[in-house]
Amino acid sequence: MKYSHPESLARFAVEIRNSGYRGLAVVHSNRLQWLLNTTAEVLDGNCIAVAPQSLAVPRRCRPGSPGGFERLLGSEADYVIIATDGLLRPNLVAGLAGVVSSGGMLVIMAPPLHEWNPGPSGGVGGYRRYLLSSLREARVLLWADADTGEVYAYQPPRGRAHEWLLGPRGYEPRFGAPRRLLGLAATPSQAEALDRFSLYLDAGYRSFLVTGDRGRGKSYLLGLAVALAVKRGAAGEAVAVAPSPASLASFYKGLIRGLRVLGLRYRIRRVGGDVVAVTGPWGRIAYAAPDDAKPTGLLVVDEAAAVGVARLRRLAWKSGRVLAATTIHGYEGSGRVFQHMVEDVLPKPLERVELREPIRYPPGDPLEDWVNRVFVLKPEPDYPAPASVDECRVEQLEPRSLAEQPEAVRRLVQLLALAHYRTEPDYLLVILESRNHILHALVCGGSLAAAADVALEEWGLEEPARIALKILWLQADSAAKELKAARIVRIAVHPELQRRGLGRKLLSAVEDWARGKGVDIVAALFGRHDVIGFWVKTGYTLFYVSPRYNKATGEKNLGFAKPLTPKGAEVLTNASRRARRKLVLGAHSTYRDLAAEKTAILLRATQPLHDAPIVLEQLDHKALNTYMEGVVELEQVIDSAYLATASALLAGCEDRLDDRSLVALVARILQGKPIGETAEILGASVEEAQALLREALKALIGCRRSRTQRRSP
Ligand SMILES: CC(=O)SCCNC(=O)CCNC(=O)[C@H](O)C(C)(C)COP(=O)(O)OP(=O)(O)OC[C@H]1O[C@@H](n2cnc3c(N)ncnc32)[C@H](O)[C@@H]1OP(=O)(O)O
Ligand SMILES: Nc1ncnc2c1ncn2[C@@H]1O[C@H](COP(=O)(O)OP(=O)(O)OP(=O)(O)O)[C@@H](O)[C@H]1O
Repeated sequence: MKYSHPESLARFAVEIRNSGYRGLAVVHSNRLQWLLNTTAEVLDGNCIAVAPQSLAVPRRCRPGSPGGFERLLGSEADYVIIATDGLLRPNLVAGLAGVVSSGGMLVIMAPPLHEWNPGPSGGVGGYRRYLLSSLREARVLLWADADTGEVYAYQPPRGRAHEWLLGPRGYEPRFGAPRRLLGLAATPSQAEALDRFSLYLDAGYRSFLVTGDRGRGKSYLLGLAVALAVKRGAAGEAVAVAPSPASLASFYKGLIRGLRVLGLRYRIRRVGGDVVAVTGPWGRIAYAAPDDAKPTGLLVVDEAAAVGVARLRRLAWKSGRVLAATTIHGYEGSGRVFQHMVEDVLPKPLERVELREPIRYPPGDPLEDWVNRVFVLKPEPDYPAPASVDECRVEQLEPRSLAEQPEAVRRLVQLLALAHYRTEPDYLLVILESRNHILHALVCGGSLAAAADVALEEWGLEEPARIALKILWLQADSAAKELKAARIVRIAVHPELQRRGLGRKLLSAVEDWARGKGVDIVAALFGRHDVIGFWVKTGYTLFYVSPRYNKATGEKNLGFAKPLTPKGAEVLTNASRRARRKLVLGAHSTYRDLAAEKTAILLRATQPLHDAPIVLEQLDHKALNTYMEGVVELEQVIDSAYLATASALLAGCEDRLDDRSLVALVARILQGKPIGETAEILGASVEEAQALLREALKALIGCRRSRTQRRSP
């Protein structure tokens, strides 16, 4: 078969249209402008074309730029054309594929195959290999060269998506949602979710979370739900938070249709064509950007990932009710890790619903399957764990040869996705193209059990490729500039094999490998506080606690490291002392919102200072003695108690205290929490907490006078 442009492409489009499914076409040519113009002419339907500035998008298609494609994600088109003269970012393909509607096609236009590099310039070329070897996995595909007529692959659609009809398909209400509103649902799971929302309103729940992959009708459902809230008098002055008014288009569509069928009066306010508020005698549903949003009676968050966990927590806790949606699998790459974080921060009681069926195209759609596989949009390990972990070995994987085995790449991404709240498709570029990232795999019985993504850092590299060194430098001194570091970007063990020593085994193999490369220090920066214990148990020292919250995770990022050389040890000791100073002296301000239990754990993971910069006067000793003897209460000598605690904890005296005593001192004296709250944290009565504090201070004061030795990191 010979490819003749544009007729062959037009024929393929008709085949796809008749099937009701969606397909992929990849066409190469030296004449991209001609390819773009002729394609736009023959495709029958609406189109979006994303192209670099050097190409003019034909008038027939809605234009978009590779850097601004996110603006197009709420829309829909029969044909989405991506024209590129080189780079084809995974995020771009995965994101725009979701915009193609049923019976439509994603068309990629690129330079001739032999000269096309879809990866970034300066990369090692692994992504090109990976993408090209993955293309044939598309079940509906036309891949050809328009200049030579050569066809690389032709896989027409098989069968037709007959039974696929939009609607609630016989869903019977169980929880009291009005039938006429349920009739607007596009899928049974959307109808059920709406029905459950009715129960939520009646039961007085605080939060309602809608989860689902892209294009499942989450935003539209939020709109229908808010219409129901209006009907029940529960909306008032509601706020809908999203990155832009355009991204709320589907929400407002659902809201307006819902209000209409419920017979409620409304007025629409638009700015630049986008709806920004719907008002009525019942109140108002207004758009707010994430930075401007204020807590309110009913808070609607259209995409939690766009708002971030920290901001979501702040807004949600002060709002009456929260209605939020989060994309589990989509190009946003939020994933299950993020979903659990969102669930954690939303006020309880919480009702959660999942929308399953796609709306823009039928279930089992070949394009969706291909995008999910190739760009690993379902990043949870779906392969069985090795049956035995007796015979394992660690391998370093070279990106170019790794790229030849697409399945291996996907397993690695699935595993490494566990170590991060968000894994975007672009992460493929990091592991397949970076010169300074090396993947380490722990393979047991031929199967992948654990993996680590390790970046080699040197001062000469551009940021962010030397982020650990930069923080060490800021925390310690210029000696950090002389170091070579290995940063564990991500490390993860198959979920079925965790806590069996494999993480430790892999980490120690990475350290050995790093030693061989002349590395001075191995570091890890992360925002997942549930794994602090792993780093402490494997001998890592804390050298950094971010003063700010990570917007996405809502946690303060931490830095842990282990030195491999004396030079590394010296820098780490200095940086870690700095971290201790900040934790102790900033406990009442910057770090006051860290739980006292966590501050206590982190303190134990830092290095003590030789000479604590706090001197107690004779008067302080006298005051403390009267407190120890029970003559006065802590509150009467709080100034001296603060100086004594800070000074002793700077010097590393916490090793004289058990965990509860340390937590008590941190909460009451360093953080300044009231005694009642301190007692609550300890799970003790106020009297018990007071006694514990007195004993703890007694132990510290003795230590402060005698301590001189230093720990080795
Ligand atoms: C830079 C980053 O990537 S941070 C993110 C880390 N990765 C993740 O969160 C992904 C999900 N988690 C995992 O994949 C794994 O649990 C890892 C990588 C954190 C640890 O690997 P595992 O094989 O489970 O740990 P391993 O069994 O080797 O444990 C070593 C020690 O750490 C302790 N430990 C491990 N995980 C934890 C934890 N979450 N909390 C407290 N202690 C822990 C173990 O008890 C053990 O201590 P012990 O030897 O005194 O008994
Ligand atoms: N019940 C419905 N009736 C009519 N159209 C609907 C309905 N539900 C969703 N849609 C349409 O289906 C498309 C996808 O819905 P929506 O935008 O709500 O999905 P989403 O899950 O928020 O995903 P995405 O992030 O991909 O937009 C939109 O064009 C929306 O207008």
